[in-house]
Amino acid sequence: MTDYAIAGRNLTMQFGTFRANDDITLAVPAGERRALIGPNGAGKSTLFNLLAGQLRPTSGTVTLLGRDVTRVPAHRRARLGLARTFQLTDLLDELTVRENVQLTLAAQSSAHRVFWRPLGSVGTLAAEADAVLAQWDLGDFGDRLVRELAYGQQRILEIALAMSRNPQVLLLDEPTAGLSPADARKLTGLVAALPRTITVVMIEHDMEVAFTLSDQVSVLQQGRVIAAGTPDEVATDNRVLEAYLGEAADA
Ligand SMILES: Nc1ncnc2c1ncn2[C@@H]1O[C@H](COP(=O)(O)OP(=O)(O)OP(=O)(O)O)[C@@H](O)[C@H]1O
Repeated sequence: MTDYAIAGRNLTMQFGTFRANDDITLAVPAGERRALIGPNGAGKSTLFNLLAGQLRPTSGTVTLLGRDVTRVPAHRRARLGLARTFQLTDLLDELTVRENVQLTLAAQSSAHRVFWRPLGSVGTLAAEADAVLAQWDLGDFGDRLVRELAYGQQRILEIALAMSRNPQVLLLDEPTAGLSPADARKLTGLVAALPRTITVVMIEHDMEVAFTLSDQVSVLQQGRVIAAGTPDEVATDNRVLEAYLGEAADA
């Protein structure tokens, strides 16, 4: 049997009478890169919120590393190995870049702390934070306030923070949205270089980025998965072309 890192099965999310997700099944094997694409309003963010635990499904289940987490809140899923980024950055603007990393590392070590082992000292955390920043090419920006960073650097920092939690599954919500072509290329390269021990699921509007980064693509439309396959298969799938042409015609 395949080991799925994260899987949603028969997920339905009903908001009043509206079904934002309608019986969606999405099972991502360990190590895979999976892109979720689809027209605006297709239900991609809702599906992410169900996988990460920001929403509870009306029906259906979510498993993380083989464990049923449907009723497990987001912060506990994070401790079980799931990290996500948000469409709008989730950084603490008035703190420095290094302080943002230190806080994440401190939260991480307190989550795993055992009572006889003290929390790492501030100096150790600062050194660890600098190592994280160097790894993500942000080594020169440790003392800067987050709000002083360029938007592209903020998006990279967000992924660096998510990765500093040592996740096994990483959910990226539109990682290149709002970036210049140069920043989008840089970020695409960084995501492509993530170790294969990590499973990555991403919502991505830029087809080139989605197809470059993913092994498999799932296409959503009106709350359902209408196609799934390799980038080549999906790019030539008539239902997908119709979904996107339909959106262009409606615009
Ligand atoms: N909390 C909510 N209450 C009511 N309707 C909602 C709620 N959240 C999402 N929806 C609706 O569900 C549908 C799917 O939204 P969702 O944000 O999941 O789509 P999406 O594919 O991520 O779209 P986009 O690409 O524009 O971000 C939309 O019509 C949206 O208005």
